[in-house]
Amino acid sequence: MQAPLVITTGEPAGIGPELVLMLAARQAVDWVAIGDPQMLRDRARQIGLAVELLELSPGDPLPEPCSGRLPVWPVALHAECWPGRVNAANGAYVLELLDLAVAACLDGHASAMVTAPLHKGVIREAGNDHFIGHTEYLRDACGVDEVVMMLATDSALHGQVENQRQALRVALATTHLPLKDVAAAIEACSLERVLRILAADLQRWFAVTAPRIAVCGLNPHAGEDGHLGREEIEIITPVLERLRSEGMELEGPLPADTLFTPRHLEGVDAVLAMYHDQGLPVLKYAGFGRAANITLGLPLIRTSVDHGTALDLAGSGQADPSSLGVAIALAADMVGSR
Ligand SMILES: NC(=O)c1ccc[n+]([C@@H]2O[C@H](COP(=O)([O-])OP(=O)(O)OC[C@H]3O[C@@H](n4cnc5c(N)ncnc54)[C@H](O)[C@@H]3O)[C@@H](O)[C@H]2O)c1
Ligand SMILES: N[C@H](C(=O)O)[C@H](O)COP(=O)(O)O
Repeated sequence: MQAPLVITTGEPAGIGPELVLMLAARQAVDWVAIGDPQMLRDRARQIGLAVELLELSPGDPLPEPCSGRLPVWPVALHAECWPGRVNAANGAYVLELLDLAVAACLDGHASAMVTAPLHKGVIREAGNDHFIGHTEYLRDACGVDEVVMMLATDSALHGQVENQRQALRVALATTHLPLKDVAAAIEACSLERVLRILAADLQRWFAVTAPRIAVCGLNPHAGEDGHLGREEIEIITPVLERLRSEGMELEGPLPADTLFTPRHLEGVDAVLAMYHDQGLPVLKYAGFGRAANITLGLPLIRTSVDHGTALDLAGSGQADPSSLGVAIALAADMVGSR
């Protein structure tokens, strides 16, 4: 019997719980949510969904899927919760959801984990000063040195490339850090590790036999021959040359403003952006709501939504669950190809 996929319901005051409930109301689900059952029942009532919760423990078999029923591994909230109003007292609860999912993936009680959004600031306010995001938390929880955040639009995931502008995979050389710290974080050894993980996981999970990766420069016009910054000359180009000599297909460093145009993206399997807001606005413009976030380089399968906690929509029932659906479908595909 295949272990189920698990979905962490994320920040309880955000839209994560209701997105999970919306999917369970619409379709027969063959996965398990992790979260507080009473909070999920309350949220279902608030948004007018009839969803019955079935409380299970890791290792319990899943019943026959049926729409309107949500299997749940229970984890209790630490404090009361109202949609749209974050409470740092529940920060530890959000991390407990992740810890249970990681343990289950590593001990075989889960086949993969999909994460609904959490609120990074609230986890920090709860006293976890070193918390950065799911990506970095999972890296540390799994004891690996480097992971890579990659977001991909649905059309790039499933090979239905109808429009080159919308079929995109964008990976990041650096993840969640203040813009003022980005340049110092572009280091040869981590850039090399990121490119190796990206190429290996494109082969492993996305059936790309010889990945072609386009690499952005850090500075405007890729540094303008050193007149607008020297990271391209001193760090990025030497790394790319070294990896090319091993046979990797790498382009760049290219000016990021024109890299994301159909001509430059033709035949490119993934773009490596140097920082969060160099790459993700383009990806989200191309496919917000139809994209998923994948953490590459982990010893487990983790996918996530392409959006955050949307506190402005929480409890309204107006949030779009499509990206969660894409993230679940992708995780299931990855489990199938493992
Ligand atoms: N995977 C994750 O855990 C994840 C991803 C991104 C952001 N975040 C966190 O979420 C919090 C809020 O971040 P933000 O405000 O930058 O981004 P956000 O994605 O929460 O919201 C940005 C805008 O998009 C809208 N939106 C988001 N998801 C939507 C959906 N499913 N349907 C319809 N509209 C939607 C929101 O209403 C808002 O107008 C932050 O703490 C951030 O770190 C978490
Ligand atoms: N960078 C992601 C995005 O903008 O969608 C997001 O913040 C999620 O990051 P984690 O999965 O590491 O929490």
